[in-house]
Amino acid sequence: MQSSTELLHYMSGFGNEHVSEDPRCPGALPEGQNNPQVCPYGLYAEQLSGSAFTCPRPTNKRSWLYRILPSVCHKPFKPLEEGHLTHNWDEVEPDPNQERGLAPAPLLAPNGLGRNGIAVHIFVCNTSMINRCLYNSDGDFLIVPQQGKLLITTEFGKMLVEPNEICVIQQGMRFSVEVFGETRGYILEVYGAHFELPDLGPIGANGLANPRDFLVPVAWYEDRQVPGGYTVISKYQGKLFAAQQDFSPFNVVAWHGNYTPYKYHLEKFMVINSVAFDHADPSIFTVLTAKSTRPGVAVADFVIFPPRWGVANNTFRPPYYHRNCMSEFMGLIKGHYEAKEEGFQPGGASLHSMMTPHGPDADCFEKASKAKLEPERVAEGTMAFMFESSLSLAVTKWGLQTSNHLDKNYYKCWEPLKSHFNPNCK
Ligand SMILES: O=C(O)Cc1cc(O)ccc1O
Ligand SMILES: [Fe+2]
Repeated sequence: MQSSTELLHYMSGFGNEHVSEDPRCPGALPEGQNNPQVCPYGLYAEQLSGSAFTCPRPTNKRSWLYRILPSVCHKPFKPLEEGHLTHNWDEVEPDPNQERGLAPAPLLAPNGLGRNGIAVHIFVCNTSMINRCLYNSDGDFLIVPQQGKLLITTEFGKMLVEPNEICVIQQGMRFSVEVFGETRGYILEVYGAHFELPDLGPIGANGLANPRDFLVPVAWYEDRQVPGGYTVISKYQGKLFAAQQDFSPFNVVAWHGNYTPYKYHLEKFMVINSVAFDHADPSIFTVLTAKSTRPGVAVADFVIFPPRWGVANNTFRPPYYHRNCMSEFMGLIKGHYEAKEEGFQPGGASLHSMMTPHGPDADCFEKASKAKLEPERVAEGTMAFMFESSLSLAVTKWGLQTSNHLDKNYYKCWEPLKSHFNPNCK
């Protein structure tokens, strides 16, 4: 088994066409074609399609994998016990209230499993996957570790993903996770769209998450026999299925293509903020977006609230009070969230559903209304994030059953807000 201290290599760039060969087998990539009659080193060629064959070039995604045995060599899939995983969107009565979970957060918010939807999962684990891998037939996983690092072996190679980094494992990619103690995090699952970098509009050609800071693993293979003992798990139509095979699926000696897993360090985000007056909308903090077919409307945005300077004059600097036609699921990787110093804990979560009013707690409002407006560091040492979706989210039965974790007093953080209205004083 690989130790986490081993130095891993990556290739850089978002959505690039990459080529990679395990250095133990130079020349493993066929030259000038994808399907030679016989592949170098006697490998099998296998295409992994991440888009319809006929998608326009900018959205066309596929990779060619050259592997010791093809993925098709497995026994039939059988249903697997799936614990609290569910895609039943109507298990519990809808509830438009502001919801906040204390760590460990129990909120789980799936949406329909058509080709347009999302789910939010919370994971907690302390045991590595041994001779087991998973692939998601339904959609893509954006994984946000909050505690403990993840050493993720994929068909494309290995990635070490630590808190304050994120990774994306796209539809169909097999992966296995090694952990090093108590480990926790969040997963945004998106069906029907892959993540893209947001358009920058008038910002120009650079900024926010820069393409070169996305890292892609390099080819790594093991030729390991596990007679009857390797379990491949597929998440398919919201359920889990397991198939046995006799060998490790991480047998890809070389690959090329633009459909890969990748990771990104949130500290690399080039932050833009208001430098005159007013609070800019949080879309300025979008790291990745999964677009819907409606222009400007995301199935899901991954948004962060990174450390930055706050310099706006004559401005209430924290988030404004608002009601949003989008659903806002928030998590906290470390530190405090600027709009709520208390109650929102690292590893916790909050859900402000479509049109549910929310904003800074009373304490934050009082402080920020009186604060001397000097340049100051905001969110230093912290990292909060938001999964924002144009789709409605529902909490699952499990989320509700574990509601001893739910903060039943969340609404009270706004109760002390009092009227400052005085018709005689402008
Ligand atoms: O609700 C939140 O805390 C997230 C958020 C932050 C912000 O700066 C503006 C709008 C918004 O929804
Ligand atoms: Fe909000």
